[in-house]
Amino acid sequence: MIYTVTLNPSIDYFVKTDGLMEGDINLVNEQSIVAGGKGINVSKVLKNLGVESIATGFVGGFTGDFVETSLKNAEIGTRFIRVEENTRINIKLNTGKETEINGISPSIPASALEQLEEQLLANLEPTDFVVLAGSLPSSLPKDFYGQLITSIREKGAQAILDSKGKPLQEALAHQPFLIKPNHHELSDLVGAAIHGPQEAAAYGKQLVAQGAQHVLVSMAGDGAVFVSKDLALFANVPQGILKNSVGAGDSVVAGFLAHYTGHKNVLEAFKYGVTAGSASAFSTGFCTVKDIDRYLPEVTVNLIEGEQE
Ligand SMILES: Nc1ncnc2c1ncn2[C@@H]1O[C@H](COP(=O)(O)OP(=O)(O)OP(=O)(O)O)[C@@H](O)[C@H]1O
Ligand SMILES: O=P(O)(O)OC[C@@]1(O)O[C@H](CO)[C@@H](O)[C@@H]1O
Repeated sequence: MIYTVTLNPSIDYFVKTDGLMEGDINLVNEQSIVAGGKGINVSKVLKNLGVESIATGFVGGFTGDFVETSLKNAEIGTRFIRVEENTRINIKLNTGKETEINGISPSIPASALEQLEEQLLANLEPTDFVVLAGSLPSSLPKDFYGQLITSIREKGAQAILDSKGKPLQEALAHQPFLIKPNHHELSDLVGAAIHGPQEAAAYGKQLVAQGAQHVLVSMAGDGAVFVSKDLALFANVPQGILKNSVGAGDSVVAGFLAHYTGHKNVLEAFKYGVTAGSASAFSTGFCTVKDIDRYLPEVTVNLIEGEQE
């Protein structure tokens, strides 16, 4: 089974306006309200790709009810832990440029943390994958992902982490199976600007040396790099019109995992993941198998270094 853990879910309020006039009334042309948060998005894309998962994390208040209900309506398994305060609301404003205003996370009591760990670990099998994705609510310790990864690995299961900053840095030594920073997040982590795939591969290797088993660096429209101990790969992205990049990174993770769990081939999973990311970026919602199949022939994976695993 695949479990997705979203410690800090959201309602994503997508709005499209002609522009933004500060200090004035702005009218919305298009809007949609969806359950969001990185792990939740991974579950949604997995569902589109015909792969079952169980979404867990913390939800609270009427906004949390919405998140849970909309996943249930989409026939995605849920095992959320309830907290008192409201799940946040994140505004995704499209004025031609994409602007995000992410809300305040609820505080998570220690009892809820324990419940989450107990419930996740109790059912975990060695063949399972756990996707830990998104920010940590501010009341959680920065090494919480690291602790969870160790517990997941003790059960023989694998953890995939998509986060940034300190929570990501702290987690590396706990040997996640895969991390997926974008090039800005990688740059923040290593404290250096990244110009192109060769540099992304070199800095990705530093994260492998620190403990990550595989590192997938997404670079938006400039392609992506995949690094493991003896391997560095580059994939281009297909051509298309960018409609909405929110959740494109989550689609990379879901595409990788959907393919990897079926075929156990990292090169092909990398290619499928990157294509899934672009297919979502070129859609208003998330990619489907049909979308991915359409763009897959445009994506080529080349060796930067090493031999294929
Ligand atoms: N302009 C683009 N053209 C083609 N593909 C794109 C473009 N922008 C994003 N993508 C696809 O989306 C993936 C993720 O994008 P990015 O590197 O920006 O990651 P991210 O910051 O995690 O994404 P997100 O916007 O979801 O937070 C890329 O690997 C690529 O597949
Ligand atoms: O604040 P975080 O947890 O880092 O990111 C949250 C978020 O921006 O990520 C998703 C897109 O990847 C959205 O659904 C959600 O609003």
